[in-house]
Amino acid sequence: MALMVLPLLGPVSVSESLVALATLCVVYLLLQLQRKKIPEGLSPLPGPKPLPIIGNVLEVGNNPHLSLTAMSKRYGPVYQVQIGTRPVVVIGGNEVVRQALIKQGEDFSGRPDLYSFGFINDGKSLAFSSDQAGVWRARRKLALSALRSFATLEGESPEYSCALEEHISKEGLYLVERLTSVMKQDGSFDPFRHIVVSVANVICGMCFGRRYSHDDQELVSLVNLSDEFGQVVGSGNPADFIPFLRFLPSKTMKKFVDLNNRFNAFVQRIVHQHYDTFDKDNIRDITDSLIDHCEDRKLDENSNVQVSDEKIVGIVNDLFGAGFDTISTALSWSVLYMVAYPEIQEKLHQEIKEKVGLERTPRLSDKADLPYLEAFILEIFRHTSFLPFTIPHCTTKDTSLNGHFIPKDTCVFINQWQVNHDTDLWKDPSSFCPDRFLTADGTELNKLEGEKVMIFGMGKRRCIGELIGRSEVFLFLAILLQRLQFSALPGESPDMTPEYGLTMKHKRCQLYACARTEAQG
Ligand code: HEM
Repeated sequence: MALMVLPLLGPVSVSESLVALATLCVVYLLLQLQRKKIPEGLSPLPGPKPLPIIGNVLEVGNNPHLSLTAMSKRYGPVYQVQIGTRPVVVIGGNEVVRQALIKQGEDFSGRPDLYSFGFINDGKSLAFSSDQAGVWRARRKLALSALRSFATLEGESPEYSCALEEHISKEGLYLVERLTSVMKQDGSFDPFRHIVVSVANVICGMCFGRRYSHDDQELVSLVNLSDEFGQVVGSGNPADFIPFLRFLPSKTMKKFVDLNNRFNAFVQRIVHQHYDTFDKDNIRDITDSLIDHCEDRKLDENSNVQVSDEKIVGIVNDLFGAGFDTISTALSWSVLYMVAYPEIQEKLHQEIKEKVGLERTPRLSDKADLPYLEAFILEIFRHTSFLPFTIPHCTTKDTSLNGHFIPKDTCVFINQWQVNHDTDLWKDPSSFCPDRFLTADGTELNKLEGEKVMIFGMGKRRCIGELIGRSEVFLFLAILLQRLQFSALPGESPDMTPEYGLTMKHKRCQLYACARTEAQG
């Protein structure tokens, strides 16, 4: 974390530093005075002793998923660290995570009002804002129903089971074409650069009824900047926890704010075009259906919750943002693992060759016949744990967990990485082994094992795009594996070190792909 703090500090004068220091001392003393009394029968949370002002920032370091997992061995499955001046409860044990998010789901369903979250979707994000519970619930319900109806909408042509399958299938085939032509032209390709445009096109199709060319500079530059977004909103961003940092010049924060402004402007422009051409009798996409909803004012009749039009139509911003970065990261890691484990890549291709054949494009309904591919995807989710923490949570009232008192409005980190690497849950968790998700005879998926993987969160804040996410990862991979063979450039091996953020990505790299000559168009 010390290293994470440094880039945030620009040139600062002595007087500025003194003012900041004095302010911090006052804030620190006020916080100490505000500490709540612990009710009888409950104990305080264990955890490392914080230093004044910076708290446990140095121990948390640059890879909070690893350091906080290690701390859990010392302090137990639920404990407290202090990041800057703010106490944060860390929950990492499988049972305790379930207890907090499912059995006591309501108590842990809030979002903290973190500084960086205020820039996302103009502070009106469904996923990141600390909206009042009723408003968040109403928006979430609306978002879920919009996604569900568009994901299950009939495709244009009868060969597809639904519009979602049609979008993914077409984009998957474009991606194969694109990678083939980039290979011809450049001799290598950057996996994230191309995958992210294809995945963004699927969610653009659903949200905005349009797709973009792989050469569209606006879309390409916007979606390729998602690393910078994730680095700031990942659990433990110093400026969110050490208040004076936000008053100091920071290149990272400036880039983050610019990126959010560009993203909002991009979505706003499309939303305005939708308002201009809106026709109640021809709902074209999710944006139209949200506009329609505002017109009808049929939102959550039972709850009397007033949600502004802006917040309703703004849902599309969340869906678009969440809908491309997560899936592209999963796919890009998958390609890298195929390269790192060529024997696994071969086995995956053989399964598709035998069960689907090479003449027709794979479909979502092939899932049941491709248990090894399913097992591979689960192992990618588990082993990378590329969303190491959920989005930070916050307690909605005074509560307790494992006999420890947790006051209202406490920020909570849920360590998904720890659940996915827990030696009590997994045999040899550090090894990459898709077979762990197959039955003993290796012919079927072991669904119970699969349910232990935690990557979509759980309970009240569980990801609303899970079905779309799982479908896209499956179908894109099936299409890529059927038609292409991936490898490292001669003499190179892939660097599998993740870079910490909300979604952990691999370093940008160049890979090689060649057509499977036996696969037909
Ligand atoms: C592989 C793909 C995906 C993964 C791994 C993933 C994972 C997650 C996680 C971990 C959370 C936070 C849960 C929490 O805070 O407890 C989340 C929230 C969310 N996800 Fe996803 N996601 C994926 C795809 C998608 C897609 C495709 C969409 C939309 C089209 C989406 C929309 C959302 C939204 C709106 C939230 C916020 C929910 C809330 O705060 O109530 N996600 N996702």
